[in-house]
Amino acid sequence: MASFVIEGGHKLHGEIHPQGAKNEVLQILCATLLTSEEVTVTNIPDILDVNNLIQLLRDMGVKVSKTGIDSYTFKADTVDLNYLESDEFLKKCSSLRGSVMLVGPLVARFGRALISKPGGDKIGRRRLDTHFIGIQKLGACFNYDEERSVFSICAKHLKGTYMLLDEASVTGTANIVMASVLAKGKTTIYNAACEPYLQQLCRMLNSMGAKISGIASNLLTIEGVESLHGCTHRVLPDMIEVGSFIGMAAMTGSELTIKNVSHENLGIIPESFRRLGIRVEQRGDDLFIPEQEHYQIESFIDGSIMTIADAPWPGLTPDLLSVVLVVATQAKGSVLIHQKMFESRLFFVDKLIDMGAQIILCDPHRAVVIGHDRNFQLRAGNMTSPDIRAGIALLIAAMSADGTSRIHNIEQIDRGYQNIDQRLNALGARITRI
Ligand SMILES: CC(=O)N[C@H]1[C@@H](OP(=O)(O)OP(=O)(O)OC[C@H]2O[C@@H](n3ccc(=O)[nH]c3=O)[C@H](O)[C@@H]2O)O[C@H](CO)[C@@H](O)[C@@H]1O
Ligand SMILES: C=C(OP(=O)(O)O)C(=O)O
Repeated sequence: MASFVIEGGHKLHGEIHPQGAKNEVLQILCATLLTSEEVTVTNIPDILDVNNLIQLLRDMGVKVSKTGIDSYTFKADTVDLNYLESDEFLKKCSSLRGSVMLVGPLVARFGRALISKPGGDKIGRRRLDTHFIGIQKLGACFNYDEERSVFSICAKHLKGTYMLLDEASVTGTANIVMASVLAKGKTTIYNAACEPYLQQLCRMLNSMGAKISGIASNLLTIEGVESLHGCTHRVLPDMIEVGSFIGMAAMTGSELTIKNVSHENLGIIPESFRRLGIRVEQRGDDLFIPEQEHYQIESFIDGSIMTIADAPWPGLTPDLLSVVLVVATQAKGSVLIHQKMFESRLFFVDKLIDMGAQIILCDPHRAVVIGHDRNFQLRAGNMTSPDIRAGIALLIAAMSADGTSRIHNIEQIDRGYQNIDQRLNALGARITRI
């Protein structure tokens, strides 16, 4: 387990470029299985989760070439379906949430898929019902081997149908879309998730010859086609990284320009930070965060205490609530952070409380933060990163703290943030990897 040693209290200054979006690229990589032709993908981040999924595709027989610093080609003309049975494949899937999206393309193209219970962050129950009910509705049969924690799915033919999803699951919608593009006839998915990740997936599939309409809405219609061809796809900037940098700039009192953010795809993210009183200026497609000694949390129009809550897109993504929470610890005023979508994503606040933050954890979903308005600097801490976004929130806290902190288990941060120590050190941070 690697660690970061962070000397707190240094301001950042300069420009930072967000990496490609982790959660988009995981979908895009799985979609390369839908054609035997070559697919080129650019702006792929060099992060653990993505590299692990690329390796998994290689192990399955996909021909993968790295053609540039962030670009790859994939050719899935031969796929070793027997490899899916191996303990090695199942073990690798179980440590990677994104691997669950191999099911849709495998069933659509080869009529068969095997997958172990996928990994990812331990942030509460993460059920897969939406995925499997959807794929079953398309005509696949489905078995769960409880002893091995393995799902097996098979289908001679998939047939389009109407379905109303029980929840707008991001990876669930991606899986069902990828299964239905090659199904016979028309599939209609209502209550579909519509994050930019999914919009990008649908655009990519259309450029491969799929017929998907309703992109960016929660009602997708997919006319099945016989086969798909190759394409070139560019991944969007990572909106969660953009939000993390906004929070980091505010909390450390730094002036920062976040370059080429694809503003139109950030949704409500900039506005959510503005509600904490943080100035976020749009300059072309960049975001400029001026140095701010103080930022004051807004109240609602009726004067009641601000609540910031997550919701499926176009609501605020749950992946940024940990960052919003940590930034609020130095704001002026109070805010209720309501994590509605996950059950165990707020427990990391204990570590912030140890550092001197004023937080009341009301229950597993709600925390009230009473900001210090910089009258008290957080104390350095010694902590372990429980999940990717708590990890970045703790890093932000440590960068603003008085003294030297340690964060262990930084593999959780590396899962989703490319060379984060080097990129932040180039802006003035003091982070050492040990
Ligand atoms: C690899 C990947 O892309 N992971 C993302 C994906 O995970 P993933 O696709 O696994 O998450 P889901 O969208 O399926 O569900 C996330 C959580 O929200 C709950 N839920 C979901 C939809 C809904 O309408 N109501 C509701 O309460 C679910 O029960 C679950 O607890 O989407 C999550 C939600 O944005 C993000 O946190 C993850 O970073
Ligand atoms: C929860 C996340 O990732 P995963 O779904 O891969 O666990 C995340 O990116 O914040």
